[in-house]
Amino acid sequence: MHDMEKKQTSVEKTRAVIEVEGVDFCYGSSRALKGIDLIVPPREIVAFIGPSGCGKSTLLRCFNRMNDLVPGAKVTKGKILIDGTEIHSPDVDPVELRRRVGMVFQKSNPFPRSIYENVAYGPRLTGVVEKSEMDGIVEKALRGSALWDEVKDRLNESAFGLSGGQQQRLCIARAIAVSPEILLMDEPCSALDPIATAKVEELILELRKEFTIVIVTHNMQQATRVSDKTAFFYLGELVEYGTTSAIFSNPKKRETEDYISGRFG
Ligand SMILES: Nc1ncnc2c1ncn2[C@@H]1O[C@H](COP(=O)(O)OP(=O)(O)OP(=O)(O)O)[C@@H](O)[C@H]1O
Repeated sequence: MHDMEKKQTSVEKTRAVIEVEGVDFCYGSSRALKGIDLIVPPREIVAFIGPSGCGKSTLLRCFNRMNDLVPGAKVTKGKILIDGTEIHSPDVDPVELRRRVGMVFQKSNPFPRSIYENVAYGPRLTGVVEKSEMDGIVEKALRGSALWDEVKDRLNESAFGLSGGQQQRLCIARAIAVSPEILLMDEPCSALDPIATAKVEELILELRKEFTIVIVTHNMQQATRVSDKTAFFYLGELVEYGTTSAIFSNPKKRETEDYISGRFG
């Protein structure tokens, strides 16, 4: 590799995809996030951990403005930038933002349609009409979510005929079919058995080659298995953020240590 190429790669690597600067978030008069500062680098997996109600999902849902759908809920202070653009600025279209910042939920939620149609839904909304092009997109997304071999002979069957783990991978296929840059995952394995969880975790590590991923998890082992960085939240504050190995082997704050060692939460 030439020096110039090397330099460009390292610049790309250090450029943040998500920058959170001094963010406060309120549900009506109740403040759920307090002064959050956080940077998510490209193509890394960042895990959000912390006891129930500490604000992990709230922050995650800020990144694609899903919280806009909750009456009275809003960022009251600070900025959230994605690729350098403040996501609340008037020229940001929330629908386009949600295409760029995809989401996978705790409980798989396929549509009551065929496997094929579940994946084709998003690309169709973005204007794909050609059958051959759509077939290619559906196959790529299903391969990308490690589901193709299991479903290629039953694409027109109902998505509800799949197992829980397969349905979750179908939801991941649906999310990646519109080529997002970022994938948000809110406890994506909490409804899965250990075997399905292992498959989804393997998939998450594979997806890291192409996407930047933020995952909320209550499973400490999962955070250590899949993430590059870990953010520990407590009572609406970001207590500690660092590489996953540092957070788990050498936490700097007492609350972090207590939480990861199971003393509370
Ligand atoms: N739609 C809502 N309306 C009002 N308050 C909310 C709403 N959603 C969350 N909250 C409150 O905001 C705070 C943070 O909740 P959030 O769901 O972000 O926490 P969490 O860390 O993701 O919790 P869990 O691990 O249980 O999912 C909590 O006090 C919660 O009660």
